[in-house]
Amino acid sequence: MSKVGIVVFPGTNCEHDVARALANLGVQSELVWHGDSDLSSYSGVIIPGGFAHGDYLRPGAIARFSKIMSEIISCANSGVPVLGICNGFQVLTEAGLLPGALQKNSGLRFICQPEALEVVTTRSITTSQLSPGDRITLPINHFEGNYTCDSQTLNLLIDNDQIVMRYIDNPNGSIDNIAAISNKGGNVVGMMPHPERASSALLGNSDGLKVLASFAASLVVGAL
Ligand SMILES: NC(=O)CC[C@H](N)C(=O)O
Repeated sequence: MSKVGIVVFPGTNCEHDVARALANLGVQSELVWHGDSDLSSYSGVIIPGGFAHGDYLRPGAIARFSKIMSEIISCANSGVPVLGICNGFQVLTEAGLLPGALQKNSGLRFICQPEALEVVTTRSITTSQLSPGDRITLPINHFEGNYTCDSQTLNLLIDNDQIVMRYIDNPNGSIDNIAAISNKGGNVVGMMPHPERASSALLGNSDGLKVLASFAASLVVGAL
């Protein structure tokens, strides 16, 4: 049975929420400490949200030097599904697995609120169970969620169908309303919104289940 490795840094705080949401979908997971160096028993990897190393220097800037990162990079390069949620997205850009960077929100305020999103492509590990143009609402919770990149990179993201989700009402100043992107292969995704925080009726919103169910479906080898 496929199992997901959930990577934990000092300061990560969404690992149990992600594990619970996956368990509700029947997906097994285990927490993996950032000092570990073996992800061979997992068919997918999630870097959850939080404040790895207290967001010192820049979010993700220290985490990307962790021992586990070289293993995450080889997973990503061999097609294993790798999902970075919020702080996880920041780690993935710092590690160079996704282009661009997350800078401070344009309003210089921490934002914690539900946000309406539009699904742009289904060619990613987080949207295969949705349709282009679908609208979902997921919570955001960040100070540095303002996605930026140069115009050449933006054109490549558009041309290669790497923009996964856009905000309907851009809350943080992200270029081209970008809320989530993938690598060229679609097996590495970074998203600022938190699907695990919208994964049951008890939480008031289960739109995130479609995102996590897509991720679960991608664990089957060759699904993408
Ligand atoms: N929820 C989170 O993952 C927090 C994200 C991040 N460290 C920020 O505030 O920008």
